[in-house]
Amino acid sequence: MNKHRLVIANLKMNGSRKSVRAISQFIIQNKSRLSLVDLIFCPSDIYLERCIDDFQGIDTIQVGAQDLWSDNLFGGTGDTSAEMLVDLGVSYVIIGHSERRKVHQENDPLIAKKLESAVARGLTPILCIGETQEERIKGDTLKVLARQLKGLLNFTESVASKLIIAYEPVWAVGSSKCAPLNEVNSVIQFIKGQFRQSRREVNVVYGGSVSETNLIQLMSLQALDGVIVGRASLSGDRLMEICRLSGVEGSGNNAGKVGGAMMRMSVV
Ligand SMILES: O=C(CO)COP(=O)(O)O
Repeated sequence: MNKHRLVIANLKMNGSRKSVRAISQFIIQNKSRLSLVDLIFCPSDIYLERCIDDFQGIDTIQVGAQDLWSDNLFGGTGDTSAEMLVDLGVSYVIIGHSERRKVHQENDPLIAKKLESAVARGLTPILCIGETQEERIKGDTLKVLARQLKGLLNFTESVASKLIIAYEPVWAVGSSKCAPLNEVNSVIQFIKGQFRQSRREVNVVYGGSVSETNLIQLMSLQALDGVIVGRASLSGDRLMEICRLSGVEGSGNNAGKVGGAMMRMSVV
């Protein structure tokens, strides 16, 4: 049985009205490639409304925001609240991306507030977690991930079952290196294991230099629920090829192959 997968397109601070429209039109023309795949399209906030209108009525495509601001913090100049996103018809929101953690100094307590705000308004959070290269070399990957996940494990079963955890190793984002399969597999098992201890199931996707060329390999991980794509989502053609390959018969059927190659990571 083939597994249903998620493809999350994070366009980041890219595009123009014209180029984002070109991508959305390409997706619509090729929506038949979305078999066994749900696409969550996350453009900059200023293109959200147009994309929601474009994808209206296509149930395999949802629109997500790239961030929100938690309520009642100062006046909120320049920020967008969960209420505003819901008002537009947005269903998903990326929270805690490593670029925001780094550039905007977002820390775990602030990210926890954003998560609460999203969940309280019925948005599905896509929480990004991941280690830096330095932390990876020190063998601290699982310790870092456990810290970033702390607090989430208290979510009720119904909230946790909707939550999407995006494992994005910081060193793989925007680089030319996708994380090795055995590392991705170990991390997915670790994250899912953490939730299972409190009888919660959670969706885990991988992000960091995902492309048409490494997609099939990634999808051979049965436990992987999908991918989050940065640069490759800026071309409608590349994005839809990733979607097509994610739904290809046979992707996701090689679970045992990497099982034996589980890498050793220090567990907290
Ligand atoms: O940050 C990412 C997705 O959120 C990944 O970006 P790239 O696919 O460009 O490495």
